[in-house]
Formats: sequence, C-alpha cells, structure tokens
Amino acid sequence: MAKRIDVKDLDIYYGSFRAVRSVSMTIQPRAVTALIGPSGCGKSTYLRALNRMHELIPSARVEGKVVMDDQDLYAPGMDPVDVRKHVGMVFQRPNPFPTMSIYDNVAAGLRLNNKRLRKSETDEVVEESLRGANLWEEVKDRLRKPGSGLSGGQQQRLCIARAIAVRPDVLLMDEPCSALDPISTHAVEDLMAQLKENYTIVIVTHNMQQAARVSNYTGFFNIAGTGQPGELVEIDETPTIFSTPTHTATEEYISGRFG
Ligand SMILES: Nc1ncnc2c1ncn2[C@@H]1O[C@H](COP(=O)(O)OP(=O)(O)OP(=O)(O)O)[C@@H](O)[C@H]1O
Repeated sequence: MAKRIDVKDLDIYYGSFRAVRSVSMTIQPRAVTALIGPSGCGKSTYLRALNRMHELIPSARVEGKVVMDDQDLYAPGMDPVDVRKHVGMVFQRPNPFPTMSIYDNVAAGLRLNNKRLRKSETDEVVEESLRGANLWEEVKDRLRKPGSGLSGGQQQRLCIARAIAVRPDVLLMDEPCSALDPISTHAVEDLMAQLKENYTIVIVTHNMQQAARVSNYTGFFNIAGTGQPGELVEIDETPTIFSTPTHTATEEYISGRFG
C-alpha cells in the first residue's frame, strides 16, 4: 500500500498533438499531491496517464516513464487492467452504477477484478470499505437500496469506497468535489486526510483553497498558449508553493492574476 511514483520525461499525445510535455516528478507515498493550473494545461490528461486510463482514448499515447516503487507501469507485458487495480481513480461526477445497490456498488470493484470471495468475506470488505470512506454509518441500514438514491456527496464517498475495496496503492482523484456542495466537499476533504495515512493520493483541483487545505505537495502546470503543450512549472511542499513559489507564473496563478 501507499507506493511512491517516479515520473520521468513524460510526454502525452492525442494523435499528433502533444498535450503534455516532459513532466518529471516524484509523487510521495502517504501524502496528498495536488495538481493545479489553468484550464487546458493537461492536468486531467496527466492524471489519466498515471494509471493508463488514457489508453481508453484511441488516439492517446505516452512517451516516458512512470515507475511505481520499482515497477515500470509502461513496461512491455504490463497489463493496463492490472495497473488500474493498483492505481484507482475517482472522477469529477460521482458515477455509481445506477441500477446496483449500495452493497453491490462496492462489491463490484472486487467482482470486476475476478476476486472469488465467500459472501462473508465480501460482507467484510464492503463494510470495511464503506467505513474507510466515512459512509458506513449513513448507509448500513440500507445497503440493498440503489446507490443512485444517495446524495451527491454520499455517492462520491460510495465511489471512493468502490475504489478502495480492491485495496489499491494509489488513488487518483480528478476534481472529486467540483460537483459537490460545501458540506459534502468538507466530508470528502476530511476523508482524504484520513486516506493519506494508507494511500498515495493525487488530486486535480481548480480550487486553490482546497489544494492548500488538503495537500502536502502541490504541482503547478501551465501552458504557453493554445495549441502548446502543458508543462509542469514546479512542484514543492504546498506551503512553499503558496507562500514562496520559485516561478512568477505560479505566484500569479495562485494569487488569481490569471487562469
Ligand atoms: N480526448 C481528447 N482528444 C483530443 N484532445 C484532448 C482530449 N482530451 C483532452 N484533450 C486536449 O488536451 C489538452 C489538455 O486537456 P486536459 O483536459 O488534460 O486539461 P486540464 O488541465 O485537465 O483542463 P481543465 O482544467 O479544463 O479540466 C487540451 O488542449 C485538450 O483540448
């Protein structure tokens, strides 16, 4: 659990368009790393490349290295489905399987991974994951009701429960609170603070206060102009990025002067 990721010279393309250029960074375990930057600078593209999710887009490809502990995630023979078991993802809009019960939504992760578990074992993992996502107390009496009947914030925590049910090492979160109200946002932020004890977390966020509140490290991405690739300008401990960044562009962005 909670592995470190070393990214080296990562370029990401959609067809002939290079969307992200030459990113190198180390993502620390048991910490939250926030990725910030103006729209279109490639934050989501980069996040998806960390678990090979971009491969679902036919024209997308990467060059460079993503190494988790000592395992190259792009090594020949490495199965992307296997990569995603270790590097889970939570999306912007809560996306529980709408017709499935709360219980089955969490168990779905296990079933998709072909884990053959006895009912009692599945019960255990479902409870443990819902507890881990701070949702158990709210749903324990209605596990057989549809996941789609939960509030937006509860649905997002259900999706987090589904993601952690398979015990990944890393959790990627793409603007996980942008569709949530402030109270649900607070619940998910609290949850991140707890989850980082056991996981490596990378979050893309447009909300600067959120990055400052939840993350230990912040990476600032920028883009020189339309049609240009996005680049990592700098990454550092979050207090440093927000108080004394090295680059003027970072300072301008976090103080709201552009983006
Ligand atoms: N499926 C795709 N096919 C082609 N180009 C894409 C695709 N997805 C994203 N892009 C392009 O890649 C670049 C980076 O997009 P991306 O969504 O990663 O940026 P972002 O920083 O996450 O933006 P936002 O903050 O608005 O979500 C943009 O120029 C975008 O138009």
